[in-house]
Order: sequence, then C-alpha cells, then structure tokens
Amino acid sequence: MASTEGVKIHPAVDNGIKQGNPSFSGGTLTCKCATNPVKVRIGAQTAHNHVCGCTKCWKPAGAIFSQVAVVSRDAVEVLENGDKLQVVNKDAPIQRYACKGCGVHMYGRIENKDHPFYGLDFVHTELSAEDGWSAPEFAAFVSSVIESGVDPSRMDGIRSRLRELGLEPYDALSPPLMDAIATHVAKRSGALAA
Ligand SMILES: N[C@@H](CCC(=O)N[C@@H](CS)C(=O)NCC(=O)O)C(=O)O
Ligand SMILES: [Zn+2]
Ligand SMILES: [Zn+2]
Repeated sequence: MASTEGVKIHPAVDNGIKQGNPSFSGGTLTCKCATNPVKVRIGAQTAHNHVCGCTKCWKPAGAIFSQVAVVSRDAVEVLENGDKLQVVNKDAPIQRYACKGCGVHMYGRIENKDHPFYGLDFVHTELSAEDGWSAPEFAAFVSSVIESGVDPSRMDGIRSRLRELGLEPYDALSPPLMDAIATHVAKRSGALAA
C-alpha cells in the first residue's frame, strides 16, 4: 500500500470523520465574506455526503477535494445577502450559486426536470457552524483531481488515504448512485418498466 503520510484530502476529513447525528434537522450555511455574508438556511439533514475530486465543485483553499452533500431543494432558503449570488455556469447540469465576494458556492441546483437528481440541491455543510450533518461516505471523481493539477504519481497515496479514512474511492459516483442514474435513464428510454 502506498504511503499515506501527509496526504491531505479536505479539512473536514483529514483528522478523521465526524459521525452525523440522525436526529439533526438542519442549520445555516454562511459564506466567507467578512462583511455582509450570504446566509442560506438548510432546513433538513443532508444525504449522500461525499468528497468530490471534480474541477467544478467548490473546495476550500488548499484542499484537493470538495465535500458535498444533497438535500431537497424545498429545504434550501436564502436568508441574507442573496443579491451577492451568481450562477457559475448556467449551462452546467448543476447550477452552482457562488458568492461574488468570496467565491464560495452556497448551493447547486438542477433545473432540468429530466435529470436523475432533479429535486436535490448540492451543499457544502462545512459552511455551517452546527454539528450533526451527515458524514461523508465515499470519494467521487477521484481521478479528476489530476485535472486540477495533482501529479498522477500521487494517486496511489491519495486512494490509499481515502480508503484509510473509510471513503472508498470511485472515479465517478458510488455504485448505488450510478445504478440510480442508470435506472432513471432506462425507465425514460423504456428499457425498464417505469
Ligand atoms: N472530470 C470532470 C468531471 C466533472 C463532473 O462530471 N462532475 C460531476 C460531479 S460534481 C457532475 O455531476 N457534474 C455536473 C455539473 O458540474 O454540473 C471535471 O473534473 O471537471
Ligand atoms: Zn461571500
Ligand atoms: Zn464535483
């Protein structure tokens, strides 16, 4: 097994993973602006929390992975300074609302009703001071960290560290989520009964 010494993934997992609290029911995300921060209320526990190595998801300074979870879009409400939000890329399946001041992504929303994950918003629970959010369960889009400039020679150490943390590494999403996407596609095409 490759050495995992000094391999940093994301501050929320680098010192071990904090377990979630099943009775936790939400909190408030705050961007990193010193004045007039954007505040977004999440009125429910999150699901499918994971670390993501893709280039599109927001990462705190120095991290090579993002930490991102989903929650019903009905549970997401902009509380303060929503005028500072702008969509990063209107053409992406996930429309990420970023703060114009600090660059933090406050939530990502899917507007395409045919998308397998329509109805779910993507959020970074590390932006909240509350404890109890669902814990990260796996690592997605791991090979994609190379696209951000990580040297390919580091991948063995990165995958070993993820496994050591209990975050099984995948180069897309986890098998249950990939199966859910394929099932949705098959039902739409008629390959499976709806
Ligand atoms: N290799 C690509 C993968 C990007 C990607 O497919 N990201 C996934 C996980 S967040 C996705 O669902 N993207 C949809 C989107 O960005 O809207 C990259 O790193 O940019
Ligand atoms: Zn901000
Ligand atoms: Zn991502």
